[in-house]
Amino acid sequence: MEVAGNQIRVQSLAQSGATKVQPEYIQPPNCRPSVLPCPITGLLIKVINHGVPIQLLDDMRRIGITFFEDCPVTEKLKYCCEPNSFASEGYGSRMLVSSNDTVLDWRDYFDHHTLPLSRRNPSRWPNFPPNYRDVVLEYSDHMKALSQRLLKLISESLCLPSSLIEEAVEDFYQNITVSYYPPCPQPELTLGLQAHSDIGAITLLIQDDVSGLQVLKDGEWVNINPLSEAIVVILADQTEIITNGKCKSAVHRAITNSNKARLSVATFHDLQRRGLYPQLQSSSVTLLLHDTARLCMVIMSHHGEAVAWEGSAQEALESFALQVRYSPFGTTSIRILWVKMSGLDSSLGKEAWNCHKFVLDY
Ligand SMILES: O=C(O)CCC(=O)C(=O)O
Ligand SMILES: [Fe+2]
Repeated sequence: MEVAGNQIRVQSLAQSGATKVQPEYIQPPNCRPSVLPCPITGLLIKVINHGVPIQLLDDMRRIGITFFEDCPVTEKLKYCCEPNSFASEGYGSRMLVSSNDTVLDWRDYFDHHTLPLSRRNPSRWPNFPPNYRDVVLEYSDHMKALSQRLLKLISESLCLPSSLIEEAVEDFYQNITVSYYPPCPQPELTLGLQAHSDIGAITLLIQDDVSGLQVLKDGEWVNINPLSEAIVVILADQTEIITNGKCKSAVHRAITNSNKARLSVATFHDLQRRGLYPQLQSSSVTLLLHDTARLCMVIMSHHGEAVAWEGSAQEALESFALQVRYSPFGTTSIRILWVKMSGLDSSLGKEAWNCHKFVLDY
């Protein structure tokens, strides 16, 4: 069995022949695939005339599947990500699962840090198959160019200067995550990836020919069926913030099936992170927001305490609860969350809040 530290890879569980999933993969009843969700609508678009060579999309899928399915276990484990560090690069299974979550995703992944160049170190990526690293490098460049074009179009469609979002985002942080969802003996009890919105500005996703991605639209989980030449555009939390809520981030998830493994490649473009954040530098944040009138500021440590805020303590704590529910934060030290409040009713969750979240740093 593939064991990394004390972590087990989902692929090994799937291959063990078990007819039932282990209890830690069983979702609570209200999160299982058949349950109707609460209504929130975010933005997810499929683009086909994107200008990225179809051959490159195919190559990216091919190297991903080859790594997961044909690379010897011992080789794969050489690229293990740090089990206790949030979003560390490499081969792992628990990216969206925070340390106090008890339910695990039915997914293995390989996460690559691709931009800015200072984070990029291809020697930490697989070289099986032999063109793996070259394909990731070329893919990274194309995804960056496409995300810049899309952010310009989004700005223009909101009657804003075309460079507004891009400038707000500054230099992209780009991560490419190849997700591998092995067949699951009990797909009705599990999720490949729990419901979430992405934390960055824009995510570009391709998938193989197996369905599994779902987006929340008008209160229903809608399947985003695979189309080999299409790139799925998922607007993420930072774009929601920068556009002051005009573009909502899309809540999405991945379900599993019992027959066929599924592969997707998500390229995340996030706001620049500046390492640890010793002091408040609120001016740089305020610039990104059109309407700062009713902002509440919260600083949180990775253990979840609200360290400081403007606005009431109740608001600060409530906004933290929101963050835990919807964003995949892990273990690095401090993050700063800005929340614009109106009509606060914590019992109803995000949909009742008109609430924008923004992670400046962590
Ligand atoms: O596999 C998918 O279709 C979804 C992946 C995803 O949402 C993510 O990695 O954030
Ligand atoms: Fe996602």
